[in-house]
Amino acid sequence: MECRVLSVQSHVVRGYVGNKSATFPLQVLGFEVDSINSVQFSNHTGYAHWKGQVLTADELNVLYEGIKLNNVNHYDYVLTGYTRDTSFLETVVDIVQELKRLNPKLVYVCDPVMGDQGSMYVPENILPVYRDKVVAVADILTPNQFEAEMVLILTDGEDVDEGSLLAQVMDLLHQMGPDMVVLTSTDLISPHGDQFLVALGSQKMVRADGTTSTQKIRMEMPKVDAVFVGTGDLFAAMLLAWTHHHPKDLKAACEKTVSVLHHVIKRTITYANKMAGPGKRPSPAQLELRMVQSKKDIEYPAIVVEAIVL
Ligand SMILES: Nc1ncnc2c1ncn2[C@@H]1O[C@H](COP(=O)(O)OP(=O)(O)O)[C@@H](O)[C@H]1O
Ligand SMILES: Cc1ncc(COP(=O)(O)O)c(CN)c1O
Repeated sequence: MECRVLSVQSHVVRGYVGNKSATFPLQVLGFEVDSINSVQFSNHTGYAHWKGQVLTADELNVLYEGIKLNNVNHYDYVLTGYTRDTSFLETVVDIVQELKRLNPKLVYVCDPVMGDQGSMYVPENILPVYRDKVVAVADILTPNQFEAEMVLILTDGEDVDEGSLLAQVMDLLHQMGPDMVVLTSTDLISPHGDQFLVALGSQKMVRADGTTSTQKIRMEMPKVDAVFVGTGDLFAAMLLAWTHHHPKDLKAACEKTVSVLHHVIKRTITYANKMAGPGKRPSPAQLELRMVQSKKDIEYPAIVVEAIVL
């Protein structure tokens, strides 16, 4: 049976973020991907220059209307990422709600892309829309630590840099709606040292007697000393794919997701360093993700990152 994803994310002419980062790996893994480009930019916003257009809420409605008129508005998943416009995001919520009415089993995977390391890279007025409207309809949420703190109106990382507190953060996010929460990157220090990046995951489970519990995991990946863009988008797409195959096994889904990320990042940094030359830091263009080259690469990642059940 085909599995169809509606992916509402950015498009870039050059490079790999948003839909350019999510679509191909999902297709390789057998998913049908219908993409709506929330923006069309020359390149991601980490370059010295970027130009392009932003899709308005009205334009989004027109595209959805066309899909609907042809009665092909039936989706198994919705995946959303980079959005700059509040009314656009509100329209996304309306569309998700309508699609959920048509398919009550639809899973909405939301990457609330807002910023990182204490600063926003989209307009600040998008935050209340995520907090008050989007999170409630999301089934899977993939914020980084900064985005999770913003949604919960926590002021800064100082109060929550312990694992147990971040576990509470994930529980608070569960209470707002999503059954699965993955903090894709945190400020936690790994027991293996500061050369590792720590991510956390939590999944709500319903016991046989109807009561709920959560399973929580920690993932540690070797940290590469470079800034990658599009990795959050690839993460959310791969989490969608691997939770589809392991719906009740957070550990397995996250291990496969993170292994793909690690694999792509290793290939990217190797290439970027070669392009930059000895002793030079690679430019944003050189650090564009090296996308998977064969199906085997992402189905059976050579590197397996193991998650720890907490
Ligand atoms: N510098 C890095 N070194 C190693 N892995 C990284 C690095 N940056 C990102 N990643 C990988 O990408 C994933 C997504 O992280 P990140 O890009 O921080 O998400 P977001 O874009 O949502 O902030 C991480 O879980 C990790 O697997
Ligand atoms: C156009 C665009 N799309 C998406 C992203 C998100 O990238 P990431 O996956 O690293 O969060 C960015 C980052 N600024 C961007 O500029």
